[in-house]
Amino acid sequence: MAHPAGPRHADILAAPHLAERPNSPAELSQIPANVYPRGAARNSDEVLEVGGVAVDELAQTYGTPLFVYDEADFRSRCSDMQEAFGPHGRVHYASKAFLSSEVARWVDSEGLSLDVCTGGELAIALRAGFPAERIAMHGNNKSEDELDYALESGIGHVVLDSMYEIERLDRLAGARGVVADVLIRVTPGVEAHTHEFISTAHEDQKFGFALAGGKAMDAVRAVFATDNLRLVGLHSHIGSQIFEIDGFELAAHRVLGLLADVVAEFGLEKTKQIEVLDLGGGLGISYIPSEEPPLVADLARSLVDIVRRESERLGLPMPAIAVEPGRAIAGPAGVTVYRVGTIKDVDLDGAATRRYVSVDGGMSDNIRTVLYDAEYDVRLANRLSDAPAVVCRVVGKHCESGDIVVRDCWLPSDLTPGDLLVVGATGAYCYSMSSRYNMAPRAAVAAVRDGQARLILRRETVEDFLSLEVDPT
Ligand SMILES: Cc1ncc(COP(=O)(O)O)c(C=O)c1O
Ligand SMILES: N[C@@H](CCCC[NH3+])C(=O)O
Repeated sequence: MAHPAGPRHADILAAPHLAERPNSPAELSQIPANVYPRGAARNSDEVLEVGGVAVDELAQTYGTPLFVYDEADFRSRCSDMQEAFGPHGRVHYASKAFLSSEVARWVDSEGLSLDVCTGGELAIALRAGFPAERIAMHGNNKSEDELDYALESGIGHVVLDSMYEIERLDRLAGARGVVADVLIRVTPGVEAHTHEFISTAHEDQKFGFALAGGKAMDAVRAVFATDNLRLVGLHSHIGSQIFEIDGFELAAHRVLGLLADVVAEFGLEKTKQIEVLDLGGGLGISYIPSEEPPLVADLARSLVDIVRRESERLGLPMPAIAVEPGRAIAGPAGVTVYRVGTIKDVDLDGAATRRYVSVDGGMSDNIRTVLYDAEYDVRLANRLSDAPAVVCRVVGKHCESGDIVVRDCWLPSDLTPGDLLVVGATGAYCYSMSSRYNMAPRAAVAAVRDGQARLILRRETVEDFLSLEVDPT
């Protein structure tokens, strides 16, 4: 069925984030370098290639929806981060953004450390042979089993998040006859300018010990009073998808302020065991071409300067600076390939029309649009089109009207069922937050590099679902 660009399509919707109408089909088919993996481009057949592999081949081999990770891109973001922080830096990849054994091996071979926040993430990391001593465990409600698994595995440190946990980990470490290295997660009261659900350092939330009111200092006293915990660092994480460096700077100043209080109460010698300041993750990425996050190098320079200056002032050796990027490493390295299934023009009030393009995934592989009002860039990937652009909404196949992948976008008016759409920057928090809603099997994940593709997570199957069923006895 033909879907011409009827005049009513044009500019119908004053969608707040809809970019200007592309000037030409050529502009509409561009692959914005700041959103897609490094080196993603159209090949001589006009098909989008990632890591040297054409997405139509990938869709043919592995099916859709499909996550595709560009290994070289992922690795280069690891090494850029490491290089930016230099000898003072300890870069932990936040595995919640996306984890599989293969990804853990990339992180390991790039020399980064790894953050996990559940026993499940730890199990994948260990399965991959990730060195336990370079793993840190987070979480506001780690179970006793998870804490004990961390101790049994000999991970580097645990980031403590509550008074209960101080007591629990001390007891569990004592029972194993070990002393566990710990960091205290501090809530520095910095309002990160990001979505409320992903902002984590204002006081009214579940993570960490607030600096305000002395809770963080109470936690320091409590850890110092244990027999089986060794306080080796302070931690703060102010939120995610942050574009302004000043939030990180303010948090660093406040955490260093706590360090000064520790010196005042416990003296210089005792405080010297606090050898790492972990300033968390949170650096933003470009989901759409108009977004430009700060440079990692600028963030690193600024944080290193603050920490150096303040620690000198306190008479302490320069602590290591840990950071925990997840999105900034995995996000731009991944894209999602969908196949268009149906296209429908829906008349709206005011005589406007909205074109709904339904793809074969949706909120089960990308909940971020619905959850955070996240924006994405989407391109027709299997061919070039010289048709004019129309405003579209890319939606999934789930039984939910909010099942939206890209709320407002421009796509060629000759889009047709069977076409492939690629959504950029889906490498972080899409697969890892995926669900089986409507018993949709989780998508497959492929890695591409130097023109070669391989599966790193197979597609879920109905047999996987059935294997969980318990028959009546
Ligand atoms: C403690 C902690 N560290 C690191 C991260 C990773 O954040 P991002 O992916 O925004 O870098 C998160 C998630 O926000 C987190 O909660
Ligand atoms: N899951 C979130 C961010 C929270 C990260 C973990 N604290 C996202 O998709 O943006």
